[in-house]
Amino acid sequence: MTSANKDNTANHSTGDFTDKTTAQTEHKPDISNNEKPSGLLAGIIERATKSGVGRRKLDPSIVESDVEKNMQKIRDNPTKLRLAFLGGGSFGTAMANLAARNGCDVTLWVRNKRTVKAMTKTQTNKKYLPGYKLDDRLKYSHDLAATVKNKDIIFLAVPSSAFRETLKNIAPFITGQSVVSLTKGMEKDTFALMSDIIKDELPEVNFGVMSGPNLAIEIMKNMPSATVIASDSEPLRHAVQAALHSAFFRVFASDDVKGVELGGALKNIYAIAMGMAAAYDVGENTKAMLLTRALAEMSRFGVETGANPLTFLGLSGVGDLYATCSSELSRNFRIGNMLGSGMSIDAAVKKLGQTAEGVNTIQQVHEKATKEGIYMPITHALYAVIYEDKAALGVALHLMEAGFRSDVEFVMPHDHSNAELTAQIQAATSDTDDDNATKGSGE
Ligand SMILES: NC(=O)C1=CN([C@@H]2O[C@H](COP(=O)(O)OP(=O)(O)OC[C@H]3O[C@@H](n4cnc5c(N)ncnc54)[C@H](OP(=O)(O)O)[C@@H]3O)[C@@H](O)[C@H]2O)C=CC1
Ligand SMILES: O=C(CO)COP(=O)(O)O
Repeated sequence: MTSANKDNTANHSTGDFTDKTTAQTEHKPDISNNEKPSGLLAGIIERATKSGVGRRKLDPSIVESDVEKNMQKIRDNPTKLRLAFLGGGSFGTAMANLAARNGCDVTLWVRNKRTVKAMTKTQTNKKYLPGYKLDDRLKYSHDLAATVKNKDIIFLAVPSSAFRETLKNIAPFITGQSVVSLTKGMEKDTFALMSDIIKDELPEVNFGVMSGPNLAIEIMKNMPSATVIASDSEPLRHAVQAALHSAFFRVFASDDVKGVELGGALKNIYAIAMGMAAAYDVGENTKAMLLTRALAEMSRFGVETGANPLTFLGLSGVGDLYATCSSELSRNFRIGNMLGSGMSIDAAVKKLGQTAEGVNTIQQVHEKATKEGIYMPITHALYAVIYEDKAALGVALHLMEAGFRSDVEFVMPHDHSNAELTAQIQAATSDTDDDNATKGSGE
């Protein structure tokens, strides 16, 4: 990271959003002549000043003054935020379009040269967002180096399978830029989240992750939506809020990077389960049970892997879980629906022709949970149906038979001494014809 900043303002000319607020104790802001900020700015300042409470002590007047200066720079140009979005699929395009519409200087990098030409000419993304006109200030490029050089923030919206490779490719051109992941998945075989990969490949970089209920098509339709930017860097959080926040799109902040990222990755598993359940035409009670037990699984997994369980109550947890579990716009939901209609996983993935991160995430989480003994019955059941060719109905019935559990484990922890009683009841009540099903562990 560059250390050219002389004050603790996010420095747009160098792209340095490193948090320097704690190091600048001598700073004496003059806010006497400032007008009281209103609207978007007031919200940003409010969050900035509140975010220090109970953790790191910040001087609200310093934050207020610096955020004001920072926002003024953005409003006044010529130092408006310079942003790169990498990945020309539906989400990279939708987010780049939002930022361009907000007046940021935005370049969208797309790997296919012909697609770049076509997008420049038509100002549409014909393959992934057909029919939606993009902002005419949005620029497109096939040149990765030129796209990321001299930018303030680089947003990555490539599939998780391409995330590490993309970071390796931009590494030689990183000077002071910050990096934000928009990708919702896990790396195959390593179980790395995108923030882990950023730390591996670009250890010096200032980074964040953004996740929330953000179906790209709804965003293109200007349907009100909200998301979460999670980062340890306060200036980066504010810069992302300033870049993307609009009347249609609210950007909330968090410093639980792992929790926000896990919410976005794990919900894809349950969107597949819900798509499958929808194919079986289940009732609303069943959907509610599935959704709520999915949330229990997500937060249990989160706690075991270092996230704050309360984060799963926010937009990146229950918010995104709800959106993707209830909409056919979700590609993961559609994969589940095709599976439920009798299609094989390979055929469903081929037919979709777009990214569905859950297909890989199920395998990663199944493996990790099995290895670490984390109770994830829905994930294991889904794995059994998709990858071990078990009958979905049999698996679902056995899920219903799985032991006596507490509702919210953070309120009343699960009582493991129930195991024996559970086993006896299961033995007495279960159908003996279970050859073709997998039993969810009662514990
Ligand atoms: N769509 C959505 O509503 C949302 C998606 N996300 C997340 O964003 C990420 C991207 O998804 P999304 O935009 O929907 O995906 P899409 O399937 O719409 O598009 C994928 C894009 O990535 C490109 N790509 C694939 N492989 C590579 C590679 N090796 N190097 C560079 N580019 C590559 C594709 O290029 P090509 O066309 O040439 O194959 C295409 O432009 C996912 O993790 C997803 O979970 C997050 C929130 C919402
Ligand atoms: O993450 C998403 C919405 O928040 C998009 O979900 P899908 O990847 O299932 O389409």
